[in-house]
Amino acid sequence: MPTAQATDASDAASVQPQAALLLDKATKSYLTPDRTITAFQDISVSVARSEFVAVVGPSGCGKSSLLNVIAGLSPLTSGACMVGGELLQAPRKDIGIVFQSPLLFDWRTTLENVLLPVDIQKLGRKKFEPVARELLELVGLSEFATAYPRALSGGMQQRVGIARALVNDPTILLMDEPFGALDAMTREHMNVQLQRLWMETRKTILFITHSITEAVFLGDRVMVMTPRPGQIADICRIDLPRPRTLDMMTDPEFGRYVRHIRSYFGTQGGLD
Ligand SMILES: Nc1ncnc2c1ncn2[C@@H]1O[C@H](COP(=O)(O)OP(=O)(O)OP(=O)(O)O)[C@@H](O)[C@H]1O
Repeated sequence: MPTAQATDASDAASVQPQAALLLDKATKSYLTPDRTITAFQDISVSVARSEFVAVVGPSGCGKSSLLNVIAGLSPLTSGACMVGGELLQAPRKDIGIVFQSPLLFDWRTTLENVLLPVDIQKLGRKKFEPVARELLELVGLSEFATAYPRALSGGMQQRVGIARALVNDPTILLMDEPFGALDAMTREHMNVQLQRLWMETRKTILFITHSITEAVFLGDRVMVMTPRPGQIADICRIDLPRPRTLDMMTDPEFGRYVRHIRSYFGTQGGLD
């Protein structure tokens, strides 16, 4: 049976002092010339090390805003964000980001695209090239190390983006609808591959998606957000064994989780 538990940050902080990520009454508002838009409000949640948390919510409820805050790209209006026990104040090297579009450079090979953060941070290609090659192996692209992005499919390009986000060994991986632009079959395949990659690397992952099925398939927990200003409607623990298989999606237990989460969005959905 699906179990639902809303997590209070102060409790979570005392229970999990080693939390990889902690949001405490986090609120984000944007000041526009004519009004203030509050994207999300009073979000309190603790994410444990190596945990996979999926986030679902209606369009415009502040999911990307939340991810940008955790990436250190945009400050909170009030509340706090702690990463590895430290107050987040700027972008951190131990946080990797994967966006919906992989944003690869056409003139760089697959290997060179994976090495982009290394070049930007001047970490030294010599040391990191073996790491990049290992990651390409992990995402199943070792044969394409010298290929250019135009020779890769959408799913392959997204895997390059994932390898690039992992190249300097971040502890947290933020993923903003990484498979949203892919066809259904490629997306399912990517879900299986991402689960495998996560089980091998044990990164802490925060994964934003519009797909409830994807969230249930991947998440240890699924955080459900209300319409804007986004608040936590529920945090649902997914007690399904791993590795999860695509066949499990037709299991009654899987369906119960999906229905439970969908119940927050009414008959019209609000999610795709
Ligand atoms: N830079 C900004 N300036 C002003 N308003 C913004 C800005 N960024 C986002 N917003 C507003 O904040 C709200 C939340 O946007 P956000 O992109 O975080 O939602 P989302 O849940 O990721 O949406 P979607 O699922 O459609 O991608 C929206 O109303 C959006 O218009």
